[in-house]
Amino acid sequence: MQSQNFMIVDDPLCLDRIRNILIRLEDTIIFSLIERAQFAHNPRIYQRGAFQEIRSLGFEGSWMEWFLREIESFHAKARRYSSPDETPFSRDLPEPVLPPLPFPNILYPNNINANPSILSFYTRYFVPRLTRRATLALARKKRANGIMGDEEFEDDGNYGSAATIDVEILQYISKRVHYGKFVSESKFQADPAAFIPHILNPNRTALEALITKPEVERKLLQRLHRKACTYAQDLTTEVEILTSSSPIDSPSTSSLLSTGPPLPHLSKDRKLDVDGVVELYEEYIIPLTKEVEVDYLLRRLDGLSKDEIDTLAARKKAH
Ligand SMILES: C=C(O[C@@H]1C=C(C(=O)O)C=C[C@H]1O)C(=O)O
Repeated sequence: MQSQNFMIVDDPLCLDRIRNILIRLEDTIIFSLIERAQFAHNPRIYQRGAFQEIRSLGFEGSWMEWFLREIESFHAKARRYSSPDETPFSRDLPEPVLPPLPFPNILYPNNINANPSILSFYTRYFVPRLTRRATLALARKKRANGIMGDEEFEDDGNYGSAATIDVEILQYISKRVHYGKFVSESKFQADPAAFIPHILNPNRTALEALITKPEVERKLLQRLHRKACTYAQDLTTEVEILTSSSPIDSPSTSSLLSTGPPLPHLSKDRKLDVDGVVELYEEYIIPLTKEVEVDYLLRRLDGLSKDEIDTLAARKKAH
């Protein structure tokens, strides 16, 4: 869980620092998706009311929502959600057992929470795609044992492992999307005059154009594809006897083989739907992050007097 240490960081709104947090979250999210992709879809754990065992505890949601609630409840007691970069999915969480840390006031007060969308998108659209390989492998195994039809595709019984990883992924995607608030505050403070007219006369299109950086997005998607391809490779340590037809046949490699440690053999089999990871960012995470950025900006002047707004508007654009 990549975070800024808001207690010691000198400039929490440094845009390069924020972007580096987002880049490190790419790795965290990809590795967590790889873990989830090892299990079948297990659709039952997303069906509300499907487990009598938790209904009898008075919880009406799904198995996975129960995990989410229980984990967030514990984290709330540990004051996780007093941190400005944490946004819970659950409502009415318990109070922290410790007093809140004296975090600096970095963000403008807001109640922006995109988590209902993240939860719905992840469970309804993304999990079935992410787990497609494991689900089909399970179905093949069940057919080999004479199980046909719906039962082929039901589940592999790893309800606890799947839900635990689901909660981690949801929290990482939530952190990533809500970092849009820090990005927006950073951009606003760098040039308030650019944003103020489109906040006073609300204009989502103009605000989105101001916060959108196409080159940053393009490089992100290229980097993400490279990472997903690399991390998803099933690297094995067996070193096959390299022949002249070897795909890594090069003098430098051959010399390394003769003296260095065994080279990993890059198998063709990948543990992750690489295109699915890129689509997750391009079609969902990035657009939702920008929606959060615009939502934050639209509230940025709430409660300020005309004089305060005029003072902001007069502030010279930061270099
Ligand atoms: C996060 C930023 O704002 C926007 C959103 C981005 C994203 O979600 O990856 C990337 C660039 C911008 O279009 C940024 O400028 O770094």
